[in-house]
Amino acid sequence: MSPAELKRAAAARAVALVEDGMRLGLGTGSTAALFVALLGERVRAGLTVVGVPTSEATRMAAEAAGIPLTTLDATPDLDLTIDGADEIDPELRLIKGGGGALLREKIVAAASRRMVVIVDGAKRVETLGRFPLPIEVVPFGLVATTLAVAAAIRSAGCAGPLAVRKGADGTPFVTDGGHFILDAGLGRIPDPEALARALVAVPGVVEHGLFLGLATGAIVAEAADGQPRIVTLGAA
Ligand SMILES: O=C(CO)[C@H](O)[C@H](O)COP(=O)(O)O
Repeated sequence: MSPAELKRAAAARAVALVEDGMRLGLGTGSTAALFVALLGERVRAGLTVVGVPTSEATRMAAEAAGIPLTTLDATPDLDLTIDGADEIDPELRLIKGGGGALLREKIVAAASRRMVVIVDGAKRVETLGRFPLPIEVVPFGLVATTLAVAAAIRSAGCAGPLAVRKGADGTPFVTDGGHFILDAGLGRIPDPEALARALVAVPGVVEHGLFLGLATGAIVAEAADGQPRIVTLGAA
Protein backbone atom coordinates (compact mmCIF):
# COMPACT_ATOMS: atom_id res chain seq x y z
CA MET A 1 0.00 0.00 0.00
CA SER A 2 1.22 3.49 -0.74
CA PRO A 3 1.72 6.03 2.06
CA ALA A 4 -1.02 8.11 0.42
CA GLU A 5 -3.54 5.25 0.77
CA LEU A 6 -2.60 4.81 4.42
CA LYS A 7 -2.86 8.54 5.09
CA ARG A 8 -6.30 8.55 3.51
CA ALA A 9 -7.41 5.65 5.72
CA ALA A 10 -6.26 7.49 8.85
CA ALA A 11 -7.97 10.68 7.68
CA ALA A 12 -11.22 8.82 6.98
CA ARG A 13 -11.23 7.35 10.49
CA ALA A 14 -10.63 10.80 11.96
CA VAL A 15 -13.58 12.31 10.08
CA ALA A 16 -15.81 9.88 11.96
CA LEU A 17 -14.76 11.57 15.24
CA VAL A 18 -16.31 14.85 14.17
CA GLU A 19 -19.71 15.62 15.66
CA ASP A 20 -22.26 18.25 14.75
CA GLY A 21 -21.50 21.65 16.27
CA MET A 22 -17.82 20.99 16.90
CA ARG A 23 -15.19 23.72 16.80
CA LEU A 24 -12.22 22.17 15.02
CA GLY A 25 -8.53 22.84 14.59
CA LEU A 26 -7.50 21.95 11.05
CA GLY A 27 -3.92 20.72 10.69
CA THR A 28 -1.42 21.15 7.89
CA GLY A 29 0.33 18.70 5.56
CA SER A 30 -0.71 16.02 3.11
CA THR A 31 -2.54 13.87 5.69
CA ALA A 32 -4.40 16.83 7.17
CA ALA A 33 -5.30 17.92 3.63
CA LEU A 34 -7.00 14.56 3.06
CA PHE A 35 -8.93 15.07 6.31
CA VAL A 36 -10.01 18.55 5.20
CA ALA A 37 -11.24 17.21 1.86
CA LEU A 38 -13.24 14.42 3.55
CA LEU A 39 -14.61 16.82 6.15
CA GLY A 40 -15.76 19.05 3.33
CA GLU A 41 -17.84 16.17 1.96
CA ARG A 42 -19.60 15.84 5.32
CA VAL A 43 -20.16 19.59 5.54
CA ARG A 44 -21.72 19.62 2.09
CA ALA A 45 -23.97 16.80 3.30
CA GLY A 46 -25.24 18.95 6.18
CA LEU A 47 -22.71 18.70 9.05
CA THR A 48 -22.35 21.98 10.97
CA VAL A 49 -18.82 22.70 12.17
CA VAL A 50 -16.44 25.61 12.27
CA GLY A 51 -12.71 25.31 11.74
CA VAL A 52 -9.53 27.18 12.61
CA PRO A 53 -6.85 26.51 9.97
CA THR A 54 -3.22 26.11 11.05
CA SER A 55 -1.73 27.56 7.86
CA GLU A 56 -2.59 29.64 4.85
CA ALA A 57 -2.44 26.45 2.76
CA THR A 58 -5.04 24.80 4.98
CA ARG A 59 -7.16 27.95 5.00
CA MET A 60 -7.32 27.86 1.21
CA ALA A 61 -8.03 24.12 1.11
CA ALA A 62 -10.79 24.44 3.73
CA GLU A 63 -12.39 27.35 1.89
CA ALA A 64 -12.31 25.34 -1.33
CA ALA A 65 -13.93 22.41 0.49
CA GLY A 66 -16.73 24.65 1.81
CA ILE A 67 -15.80 24.38 5.51
CA PRO A 68 -16.86 27.45 7.53
CA LEU A 69 -13.82 29.06 9.13
CA THR A 70 -13.19 31.22 12.14
CA THR A 71 -10.16 32.51 14.03
CA LEU A 72 -8.77 31.63 17.43
CA ASP A 73 -9.51 35.19 18.50
CA ALA A 74 -13.21 34.70 17.79
CA THR A 75 -13.23 31.07 18.96
CA PRO A 76 -10.42 30.53 21.46
CA ASP A 77 -11.65 27.16 22.79
CA LEU A 78 -11.67 24.28 20.32
CA ASP A 79 -13.21 20.85 20.79
CA LEU A 80 -10.89 18.83 18.60
CA THR A 81 -7.82 19.33 16.44
CA ILE A 82 -6.91 16.81 13.77
CA ASP A 83 -3.36 17.10 12.47
CA GLY A 84 -0.59 15.02 10.94
CA ALA A 85 2.89 14.53 12.36
CA ASP A 86 6.37 13.73 11.17
CA GLU A 87 7.05 11.34 14.07
CA ILE A 88 5.13 9.95 17.01
CA ASP A 89 6.53 7.98 19.94
CA PRO A 90 4.73 5.57 22.31
CA GLU A 91 4.00 8.44 24.75
CA LEU A 92 2.25 10.43 22.00
CA ARG A 93 5.14 12.87 21.84
CA LEU A 94 5.53 14.30 18.35
CA ILE A 95 7.89 15.95 15.95
CA LYS A 96 5.97 18.33 13.73
CA GLY A 97 6.85 21.12 11.34
CA GLY A 98 7.95 19.27 8.23
CA GLY A 99 5.45 21.47 6.41
CA GLY A 100 6.67 24.57 8.21
CA ALA A 101 3.42 25.26 10.09
CA LEU A 102 4.56 24.24 13.58
CA LEU A 103 3.90 27.58 15.28
CA ARG A 104 0.24 27.90 14.35
CA GLU A 105 -0.19 24.14 14.72
CA LYS A 106 1.05 24.29 18.30
CA ILE A 107 -1.06 27.32 19.20
CA VAL A 108 -4.17 25.64 17.80
CA ALA A 109 -3.40 22.29 19.46
CA ALA A 110 -2.89 24.02 22.81
CA ALA A 111 -6.30 25.71 22.43
CA SER A 112 -8.01 22.35 21.83
CA ARG A 113 -9.50 20.01 24.40
CA ARG A 114 -8.36 17.08 22.24
CA MET A 115 -5.69 16.69 19.59
CA VAL A 116 -5.86 13.54 17.50
CA VAL A 117 -2.89 12.84 15.26
CA ILE A 118 -3.35 11.06 11.94
CA VAL A 119 -0.33 9.24 10.51
CA ASP A 120 0.76 6.28 8.46
CA GLY A 121 2.66 3.60 10.32
CA ALA A 122 6.07 4.77 9.05
CA LYS A 123 5.80 7.77 11.38
CA ARG A 124 5.89 5.61 14.53
CA VAL A 125 9.24 5.56 16.32
CA GLU A 126 10.49 4.32 19.68
CA THR A 127 12.68 7.41 20.13
CA LEU A 128 12.06 10.78 18.47
CA GLY A 129 14.77 12.32 16.33
CA ARG A 130 15.13 10.41 13.08
CA PHE A 131 13.15 13.20 11.40
CA PRO A 132 15.07 16.50 11.51
CA LEU A 133 13.62 18.69 14.27
CA PRO A 134 12.25 21.99 12.91
CA ILE A 135 13.08 25.05 15.01
CA GLU A 136 11.37 28.31 14.02
CA VAL A 137 13.55 31.39 14.51
CA VAL A 138 13.31 35.09 13.74
CA PRO A 139 15.50 36.18 10.81
CA PHE A 140 17.20 38.93 12.88
CA GLY A 141 20.46 37.65 14.35
CA LEU A 142 20.25 34.34 12.52
CA VAL A 143 23.92 33.38 12.96
CA ALA A 144 23.97 34.22 16.68
CA THR A 145 20.68 32.38 17.21
CA THR A 146 21.98 29.35 15.32
CA LEU A 147 25.08 29.20 17.55
CA ALA A 148 22.90 29.48 20.67
CA VAL A 149 20.56 26.76 19.38
CA ALA A 150 23.56 24.49 18.75
CA ALA A 151 24.68 25.03 22.35
CA ALA A 152 21.18 24.32 23.64
CA ILE A 153 21.09 21.10 21.64
CA ARG A 154 24.42 19.98 23.14
CA SER A 155 23.22 20.84 26.64
CA ALA A 156 20.30 18.43 26.17
CA GLY A 157 22.64 15.58 25.24
CA CYS A 158 21.97 15.74 21.48
CA ALA A 159 24.21 16.34 18.50
CA GLY A 160 23.88 16.80 14.76
CA PRO A 161 23.90 19.27 11.91
CA LEU A 162 21.74 22.41 11.88
CA ALA A 163 20.64 23.81 8.53
CA VAL A 164 18.51 26.77 7.50
CA ARG A 165 15.58 25.33 5.55
CA LYS A 166 15.62 26.45 1.93
CA GLY A 167 12.78 26.79 -0.56
CA ALA A 168 12.85 25.42 -4.12
CA ASP A 169 14.59 28.60 -5.31
CA GLY A 170 17.44 28.17 -2.80
CA THR A 171 16.44 31.10 -0.58
CA PRO A 172 15.41 30.57 3.05
CA PHE A 173 11.95 29.10 3.50
CA VAL A 174 9.70 31.69 5.19
CA THR A 175 6.88 30.56 7.47
CA ASP A 176 3.38 32.02 7.55
CA GLY A 177 4.61 34.10 10.50
CA GLY A 178 7.56 35.52 8.52
CA HIS A 179 10.20 33.45 10.30
CA PHE A 180 12.96 31.04 9.20
CA ILE A 181 13.31 27.38 10.14
CA LEU A 182 16.44 25.58 11.33
CA ASP A 183 16.27 21.82 10.77
CA ALA A 184 18.26 19.88 13.36
CA GLY A 185 19.35 16.41 12.24
CA LEU A 186 19.74 14.84 15.65
CA GLY A 187 19.12 11.16 14.91
CA ARG A 188 17.99 10.52 18.46
CA ILE A 189 16.48 12.77 21.14
CA PRO A 190 16.93 10.91 24.44
CA ASP A 191 15.17 13.54 26.59
CA PRO A 192 12.66 15.57 24.50
CA GLU A 193 11.47 17.57 27.53
CA ALA A 194 15.04 18.69 28.35
CA LEU A 195 15.63 19.67 24.72
CA ALA A 196 12.34 21.59 24.61
CA ARG A 197 13.28 23.50 27.75
CA ALA A 198 16.71 24.36 26.37
CA LEU A 199 15.35 25.54 23.02
CA VAL A 200 12.66 27.86 24.38
CA ALA A 201 15.30 29.55 26.53
CA VAL A 202 17.17 30.77 23.42
CA PRO A 203 16.30 34.36 22.42
CA GLY A 204 15.29 34.32 18.77
CA VAL A 205 13.67 30.89 18.93
CA VAL A 206 9.97 31.36 18.28
CA GLU A 207 8.90 27.73 18.62
CA HIS A 208 10.15 24.20 18.03
CA GLY A 209 8.57 21.10 16.56
CA LEU A 210 8.51 19.01 19.74
CA PHE A 211 4.83 18.61 20.67
CA LEU A 212 4.91 17.27 24.21
CA GLY A 213 1.75 16.59 26.19
CA LEU A 214 -0.48 17.98 23.45
CA ALA A 215 -1.69 14.93 21.53
CA THR A 216 -4.48 13.09 23.35
CA GLY A 217 -4.80 10.33 20.77
CA ALA A 218 -3.52 9.03 17.47
CA ILE A 219 -4.93 7.16 14.51
CA VAL A 220 -2.21 5.14 12.82
CA ALA A 221 -2.84 3.41 9.49
CA GLU A 222 -0.56 0.44 8.87
CA ALA A 223 -0.43 -1.91 5.91
CA ALA A 224 -1.63 -5.45 6.66
CA ASP A 225 -2.04 -7.97 3.81
CA GLY A 226 -2.47 -5.17 1.29
CA GLN A 227 -5.18 -3.47 3.35
CA PRO A 228 -4.99 -0.54 5.76
CA ARG A 229 -5.25 -1.58 9.40
CA ILE A 230 -6.11 1.17 11.87
CA VAL A 231 -4.35 1.21 15.23
CA THR A 232 -5.46 3.80 17.77
CA LEU A 233 -3.25 5.16 20.53
CA GLY A 234 -4.50 7.07 23.55
CA ALA A 235 -8.05 8.38 23.25
CA ALA A 236 -8.86 8.35 19.56
O1 LIG B 1 3.74 19.23 10.93
C1 LIG B 1 3.30 19.27 9.80
C2 LIG B 1 3.29 20.51 9.01
O2 LIG B 1 3.96 21.55 9.67
C3 LIG B 1 2.71 18.06 9.19
O3 LIG B 1 1.67 17.63 9.97
C4 LIG B 1 3.75 17.00 9.09
O4 LIG B 1 4.85 17.52 8.33
C5 LIG B 1 3.21 15.73 8.42
O5 LIG B 1 2.96 16.00 7.08
P1 LIG B 1 2.37 14.89 6.11
O6 LIG B 1 0.99 14.59 6.58
O7 LIG B 1 2.41 15.57 4.75
O8 LIG B 1 3.28 13.70 6.16
